[in-house]
Amino acid sequence: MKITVVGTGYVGLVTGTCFAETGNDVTCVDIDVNKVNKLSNGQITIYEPGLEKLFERNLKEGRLHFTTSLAEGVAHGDVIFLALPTPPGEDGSADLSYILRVADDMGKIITDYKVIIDKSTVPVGTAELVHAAIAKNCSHPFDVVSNPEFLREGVAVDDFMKPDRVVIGTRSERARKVMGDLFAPFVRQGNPILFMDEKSAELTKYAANSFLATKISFMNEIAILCEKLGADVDMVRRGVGSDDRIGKRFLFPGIGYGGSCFPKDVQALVKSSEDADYDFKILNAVMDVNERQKLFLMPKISAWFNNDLKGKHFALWGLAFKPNTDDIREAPALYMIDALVAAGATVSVFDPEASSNVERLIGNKVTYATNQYDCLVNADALIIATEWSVFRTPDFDKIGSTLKNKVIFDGRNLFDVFRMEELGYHYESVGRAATNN
Ligand SMILES: NC(=O)c1ccc[n+]([C@@H]2O[C@H](COP(=O)([O-])OP(=O)(O)OC[C@H]3O[C@@H](n4cnc5c(N)ncnc54)[C@H](O)[C@@H]3O)[C@@H](O)[C@H]2O)c1
Ligand SMILES: O=c1ccn([C@@H]2O[C@H](COP(=O)(O)OP(=O)(O)O[C@H]3O[C@H](CO)[C@@H](O)[C@H](O)[C@H]3O)[C@@H](O)[C@H]2O)c(=O)[nH]1
Repeated sequence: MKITVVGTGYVGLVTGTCFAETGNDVTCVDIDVNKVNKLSNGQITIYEPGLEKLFERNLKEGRLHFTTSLAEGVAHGDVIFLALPTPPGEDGSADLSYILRVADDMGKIITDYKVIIDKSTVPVGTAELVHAAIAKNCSHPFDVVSNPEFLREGVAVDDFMKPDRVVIGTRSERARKVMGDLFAPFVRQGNPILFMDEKSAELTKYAANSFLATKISFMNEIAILCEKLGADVDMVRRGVGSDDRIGKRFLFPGIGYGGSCFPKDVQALVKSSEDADYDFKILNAVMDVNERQKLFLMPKISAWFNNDLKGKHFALWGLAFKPNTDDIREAPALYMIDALVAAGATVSVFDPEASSNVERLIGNKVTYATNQYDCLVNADALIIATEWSVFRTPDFDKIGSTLKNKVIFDGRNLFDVFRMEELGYHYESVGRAATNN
């Protein structure tokens, strides 16, 4: 099939590459000239495990093209995916201007039947708005379909190739047939393609992300209670997650959820609810808990240093909002850095992939180490913000001999508390007792 993807960021590049990998002829359109030049020249623009190999192969075999020309993209694709940003507007609602501007432009250049697919996360009613924006300038037939994307960064290729489900919102029989054929190769494992109306598909995406964010905030509150009551959140998590009705996943407490999706999508659903004259109480609490959770470690750090962090130096491991990505959007580590610096401390950071993105954003507010142990030199304590695998079984002797003090504050519960006790560390984590050292 001839496919066009408009917007070549995390979702667009994965979508385009994976469709090319399954034999389709794909053109990706992006407004960013620099990005398109790099991609056309074989240089991948994001870190996403497994993507580079597929990208290189499909580029070489001529199934993947990049252009800045929307007209070229529209002429190419029988189906056109919109994988454009929907950032939060000032009032928290999703900003649809990127999507509606492209829809408006597309209306002027469509000359034969097209299926236009919203892959961006968009509020209920957006398919109708996109339809109206195209129809304003276009008398040719077309359908607008909602096809929300559920991939996770870090495992995006796998999630795209083997989705738990594909949600397709359309009431057009013609579009339904096209979409069914397009996604058939991806659901061979027996996972369903769920056809529904456009509005239900749009709401499914927000409901899924908000439910997952709720699970996390709930466990973060349980973790606080564990500390207050002397329970261990790891034990509680296992006990709770063993119930099939609850499930084991997304119950890990930590220093809050971040990323480009949960924070903005929960906020956007709250705003949609308000617009519909409904006070979504649970989600307001989910957001409040997450705000507080991002700085969960700060009172512990302050207390350990007698409430005076002036002149203290910290090593911070992990900048990306989660492991296996270079994405730092809404990364809890950035909030930690702000709080530490505001308290008069200095910070040295290390991340396997995300340091250059952080450097572009905050420059010399922190110093950047090139490996995880150099980061520890002269530091009064180590703070862990992201659970990269490389941090899971570190050389504790080396850590102990490099840090000024054997002190670790762990926002992702990477280490066993008893082991840290034995190793002589002062170790504090989330929802578990501190060591006695
Ligand atoms: N990142 C994720 O894991 C993820 C997963 C599921 C859904 N989503 C949703 O998908 C959408 C895209 O997210 P993303 O993370 O890929 O965003 P992104 O910011 O990484 O990429 C968006 C791309 O669109 C390009 N763009 C902007 N205006 C354009 C225009 N007029 N024409 C062509 N290109 C244009 C930008 O240059 C950028 O490359 C959002 O709605 C997001 O909520 C994201
Ligand atoms: O038990 C958990 C699981 C996750 N997180 C945090 O939650 C955030 C989001 O994690 P994850 O969902 O793995 O990453 P994303 O790539 O943001 O993916 C989410 O957002 C995407 C964009 O909408 C959706 O497509 C995915 O289905 C949805 O999982 C991260 O900060 C994690 O550290 C926790 O704190 N505890």
